[in-house]
Amino acid sequence: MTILTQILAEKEKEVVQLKKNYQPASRLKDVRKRSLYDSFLNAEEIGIIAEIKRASPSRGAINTNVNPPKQAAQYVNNGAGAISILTDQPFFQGAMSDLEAVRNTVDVPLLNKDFIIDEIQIDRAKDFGADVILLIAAALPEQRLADLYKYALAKDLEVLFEVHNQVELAAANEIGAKIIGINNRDLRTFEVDLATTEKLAGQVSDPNKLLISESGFRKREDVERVKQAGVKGILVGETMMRSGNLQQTFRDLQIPL
Ligand SMILES: O=C(O)c1ccccc1NCC(=O)[C@H](O)[C@H](O)COP(=O)(O)O
Repeated sequence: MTILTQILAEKEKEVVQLKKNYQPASRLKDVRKRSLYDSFLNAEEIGIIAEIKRASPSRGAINTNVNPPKQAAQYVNNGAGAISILTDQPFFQGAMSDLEAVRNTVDVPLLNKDFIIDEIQIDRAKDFGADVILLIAAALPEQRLADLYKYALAKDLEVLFEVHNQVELAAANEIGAKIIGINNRDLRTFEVDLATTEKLAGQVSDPNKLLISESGFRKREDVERVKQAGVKGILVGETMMRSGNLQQTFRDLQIPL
């Protein structure tokens, strides 16, 4: 059984509990919409989505003592255009309260990074302050992805539609995804290869699609590579979470388009 299958099995259980116990209700003090698409598509430099990621299946503990709102404020002060918050508990040690706390601290678009398989998780993401949700093509059949995509849009949320191969990219196009995340990490093997972005980004010719390259960014040359491939943004987790000098890390990764 792959880790992704294990994560999805846990999500099934979480959804059963949510359906029993969760009462949808907005917790937001500020309901202004923040658009990842609008802020990244025509920016003059590669946009950085900096991630709050305490731990992961592939890397174990990364930074378990992080204070999410403080970390998010530092990200924004150093130039992050958006923040991703991993809210899965069993595998990433995240929490929905992290998302809410970050929402009450910064005003850039927030991505709720989780493994969404059901509408109730989208309701919850919205209630806790997400502007963007993640749909992972590898996680669900195409029709289910299409249903969840539509549901998120109806809730006035944006969707980062994550792909890792050509079949998944075809699904993204079929569904009409405007924001496509190309994950350099194979979620089944954990292998990370920036060539994934180089290969898939070259197949997207529509300038109105916002391409984000995800995972594996360590240094400036990594960003140069995906910039050449045509992406407008990168999603960076571990490098941010382990950085002892965020100002320097952002300086290294920020490059003009
Ligand atoms: O990171 C993992 O080990 C992982 C395992 C299984 C499913 C998802 C996983 N990560 C989620 C992500 O996509 C990354 O957190 C994100 O792209 C940032 O990656 P990195 O900069 O390499 O930490």
